Amino acid sequence: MAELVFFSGTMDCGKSTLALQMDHNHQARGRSGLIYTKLDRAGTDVLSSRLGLSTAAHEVSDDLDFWDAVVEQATNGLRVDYLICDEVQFYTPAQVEQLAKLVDEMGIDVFAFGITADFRTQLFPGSRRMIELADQVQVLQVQALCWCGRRATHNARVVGGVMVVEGEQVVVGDTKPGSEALVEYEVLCRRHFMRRMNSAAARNAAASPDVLPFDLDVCPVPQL
Ligand SMILES: Nc1ncnc2c1ncn2[C@@H]1O[C@H](COP(=O)(O)OP(=O)(O)O)[C@@H](O)[C@H]1O
Ligand SMILES: Cc1cn([C@H]2C[C@H](O)[C@@H](COP(=O)(O)O)O2)c(=O)[nH]c1=O
Repeated sequence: MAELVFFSGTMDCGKSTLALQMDHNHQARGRSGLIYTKLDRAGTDVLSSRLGLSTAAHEVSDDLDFWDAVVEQATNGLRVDYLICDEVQFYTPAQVEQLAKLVDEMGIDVFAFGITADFRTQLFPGSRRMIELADQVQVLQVQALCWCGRRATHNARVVGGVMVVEGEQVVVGDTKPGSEALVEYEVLCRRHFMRRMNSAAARNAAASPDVLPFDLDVCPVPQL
């Protein structure tokens, strides 16, 4: 039975890597799939993983209709057994509905990958619809970690070293510390997200004479 599965997790937890692995495993067993992504950090028409692997992919634009796209492939004689859909948080809710329809009406497996919430902890519209419609929502087993060592559950946006909670929902960026980009991201545990304490803020606080000692027990100095 075909399924709509949403693999979710924070940034940098291995979603794109898993997407590539799933495509590889299904292909290896003779299944035929289509790969989609949107706004991958590596550019257009590519699905990339921080592990260094990447593959060609169809870029999803807001006006793409997945149903029409798959029908067109089938009309051209291409068998479609499954779809790999990365960065699904950026898809429109209507596109997520089209994916569900492909599962139900055409028996095509859809494996979708994405973050659920933005830097303000608000669900992306595409992810919300995925959670509402998916047969399964799987949280990735590989855990990204907060600087304190706890499991990271939130994606913080950092501008000039400072965590921000206002701005455009969509700004493509990476979690690599010290990059030249104006906007970067850092995954944090909820406690440190709520305190707006990213690793740079924690380092500054640890160096400040104003910080009470018990705070340092809860927030060890980040070793980054
Ligand atoms: N140099 C490395 N050695 C081993 N694993 C790495 C390395 N760089 C990145 N990774 C792994 O890749 C993961 C990020 O993979 P990626 O698929 O790009 O994440 P996502 O799509 O969820 O943002 C990291 O959590 C880490 O497990
Ligand atoms: C939190 C957050 C993230 N983004 C962007 C940043 C990246 O380009 C992608 C996530 O990619 P990953 O493969 O999961 O690392 O989403 C954004 O636009 N807005 C946000 O709030």
